[in-house]
Amino acid sequence: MAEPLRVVVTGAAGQIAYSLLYMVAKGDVFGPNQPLILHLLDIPPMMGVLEGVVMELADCALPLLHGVVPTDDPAVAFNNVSAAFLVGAMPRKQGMERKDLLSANVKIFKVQGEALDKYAKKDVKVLVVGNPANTNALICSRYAPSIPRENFTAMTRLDQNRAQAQIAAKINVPVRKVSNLIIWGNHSSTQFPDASHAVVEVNGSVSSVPEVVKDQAWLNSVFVETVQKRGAAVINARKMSSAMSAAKAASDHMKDWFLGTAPERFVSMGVLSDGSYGAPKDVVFSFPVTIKAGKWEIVQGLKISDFARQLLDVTGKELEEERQEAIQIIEA
Ligand SMILES: NC(=O)C1=CN([C@@H]2O[C@H](COP(=O)(O)OP(=O)(O)OC[C@H]3O[C@@H](n4cnc5c(N)ncnc54)[C@H](O)[C@@H]3O)[C@@H](O)[C@H]2O)C=CC1
Ligand SMILES: O=C([O-])CC(=O)C(=O)O
Repeated sequence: MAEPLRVVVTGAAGQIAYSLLYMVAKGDVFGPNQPLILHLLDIPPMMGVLEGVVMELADCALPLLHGVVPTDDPAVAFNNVSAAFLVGAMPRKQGMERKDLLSANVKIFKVQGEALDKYAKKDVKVLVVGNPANTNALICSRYAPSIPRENFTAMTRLDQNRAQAQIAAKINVPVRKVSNLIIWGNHSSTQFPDASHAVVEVNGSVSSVPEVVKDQAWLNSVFVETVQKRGAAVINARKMSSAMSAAKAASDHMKDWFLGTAPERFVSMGVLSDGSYGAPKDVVFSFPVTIKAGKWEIVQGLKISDFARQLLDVTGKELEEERQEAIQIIEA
């Protein structure tokens, strides 16, 4: 059997981690033959709760779980890790936008960037979940100069999964039949969920989603807005933000990053922008990517309509504004 892989989950005593830890520890992410040592980071007041999580992980009797390291010390949490789920951060409440969390959360990602730089493996793959995820990932990478910047990503997979579920429901097919939905830009209400390159398998043959949906007005309005506002709809209903679905999306993101995407399929990830599709450079922008041997690559050459161009520009501008605000907060 392989050597155990060290994986850190921050915010380990919180809501998302409560679902995520089980998914990771039972092999959903790194595969059924990869033993794991889980490093669990939270803040000092949460150590009692974290102890309960550690007890439950033990009580799951999971064969792949070779060790658990609960801690409030980033030096211990990030030591020698190959994968990092950065979940720990304040969630938004009803009526807030995700960017309202910048002042509360961005400093966490400076500190954790520095700790990753010092203690993690140099090829660590980092997924930022804590909001505002794109800008937190950008800041984290800036404070970890010894780790390649492409190793820092932000989660828009929950938005992709939401988009996939909306399309599957609209055309009444199982969700697994729908793929290649794209989330462009920021994990915020300016994101652009784009179904124009998506495909659906019907009776063994693959068709374009817009051709099957046959309702461009719906795709440009109700569909886009439903996905953009889904996080807020869950908060309104649950009085707490999405957790089970966020954990599933984090698992999907890291699994594809480690194990690769299927042929002809792409997924969306917030990655450091190289300016593809006219997006601003040096922000973490969600693009469609394919992944092979642990390396993501932005899918090139997709046609961008005038409608899409407008929405891409809006979300890119928001990311530039968030970057500026984040730098001001950190330097204050
Ligand atoms: N990117 C995405 O799609 C999504 C992102 N989120 C975000 O994920 C974050 C976590 O959400 P929940 O688990 O629901 O929140 P939660 O409040 O249940 O848990 C957060 C945990 O992080 C811990 N924490 C705070 N500061 C920390 C630090 N410096 N180091 C380590 N741990 C720290 C807290 O003590 C708490 O246990 C929020 O920012 C939320 O907005 C939530 C859903 C989807
Ligand atoms: O909406 C929120 O604040 C939590 C989140 O990121 C999501 O559910 O997509």
